[in-house]
Amino acid sequence: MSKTAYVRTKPHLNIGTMGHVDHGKTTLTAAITKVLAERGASTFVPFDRIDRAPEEAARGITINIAHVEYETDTRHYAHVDMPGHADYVKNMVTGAAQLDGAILVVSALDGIMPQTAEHVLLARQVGVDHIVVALNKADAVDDGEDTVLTDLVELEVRELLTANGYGGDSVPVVRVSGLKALEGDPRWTASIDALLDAVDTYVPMPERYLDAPFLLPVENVLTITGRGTVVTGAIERGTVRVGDRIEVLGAAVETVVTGLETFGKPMEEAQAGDSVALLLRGVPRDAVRRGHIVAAPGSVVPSRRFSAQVYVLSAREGGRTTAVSTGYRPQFYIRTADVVGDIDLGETEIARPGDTVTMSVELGREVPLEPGLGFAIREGGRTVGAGTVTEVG
Ligand SMILES: Nc1nc2c(ncn2[C@@H]2O[C@H](COP(=O)(O)OP(=O)(O)OP(=O)(O)O)[C@@H](O)[C@H]2O)c(=O)[nH]1
Ligand SMILES: [Mg+2]
Repeated sequence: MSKTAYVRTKPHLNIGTMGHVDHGKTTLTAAITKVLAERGASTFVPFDRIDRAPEEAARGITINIAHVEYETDTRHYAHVDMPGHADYVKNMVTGAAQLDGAILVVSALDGIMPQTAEHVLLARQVGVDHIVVALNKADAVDDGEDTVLTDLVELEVRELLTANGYGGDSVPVVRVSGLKALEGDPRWTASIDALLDAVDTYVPMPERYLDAPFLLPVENVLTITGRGTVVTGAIERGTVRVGDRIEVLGAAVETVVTGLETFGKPMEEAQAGDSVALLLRGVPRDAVRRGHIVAAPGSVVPSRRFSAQVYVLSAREGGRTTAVSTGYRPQFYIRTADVVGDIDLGETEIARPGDTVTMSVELGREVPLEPGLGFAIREGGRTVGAGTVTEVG
């Protein structure tokens, strides 16, 4: 193999686009790669490559999140483009769990829509601390009175962010056109530069837990013919090197890492925050699944019971119209795992849409849990709650 090794020259951050269906997330993602490719350090990824991850087309595996990489002058980014449709929110949840910052895409033509609000809420819940707003399609509302409308949309977005604890007054809101930038219109490629500058300066470099034992939630599993089984995902904490022993929780497998790559480039050592593919020795393809955890052997003890604080989404946010009560059995989306769980609301007994409640949960199987871990609760294709683990056991 003569692949060029990954060289870590700049700090690495994970970022992503989120927002309502059709507001232009994928177009903007393509535009960002195009503008940066012209600056020199990145590769242009066209719209149809992002909208359809090759694995998805070729293998029929549901990936639903496309990863691209790019570099600004000061940073290396892995960017996930999150689908807007409500059915795919679970992917946003699991992808967002690893985001250091997000670009909220809001169409200046349409303003805030239900999934805009839902995504902001979920981002808060899974611990995304910094959002930059791309007020997209600004080309289509460019003249005269229409800037008044755009000003109103901006105001509305800032209010939404403030209501969700993001300090909407200080969040950068950049008027862009992904579509016109993709077409090479200089006015709008400049808008993408401005957006990237806002991301570079507003989203701080997060603290990485490099000294903690290695942990990676499995996002996807692939087979490389003749080489073996590969798991992919973003490293939550610690570091990993080729030759390290690891265990796969959920699969009860202990083995050795025999290969390590990021975006197709081999690396010697990967660290917290990196999106990687790990080649595992002697592991059958069907032994490992999305939702399993790869970790340093013996470093985590999975559990089934926990207490949590949970916000029950209102109908306006895409949630339920009726209350939930003890005995309710929805799906819990924890890291990349999707596990059924029984809830016990104790003396509160019922939780109405819009309420924040404490609950005890007993999961259908053990997963690694810890206080502060965010999760989503889903039922029949929609998100009904967003919570944080307060106590394990
Ligand atoms: N006028 C204008 N149209 C745009 C712009 N960006 C995207 N569009 C159009 O809006 C539509 C949706 O764009 P996408 O990029 O697919 O939107 P998305 O948010 O990724 O959509 P989903 O992934 O389905 O949620 C397409 O027809 C785009 O051409 C823009 O800046 N200006
Ligand atoms: Mg899209």
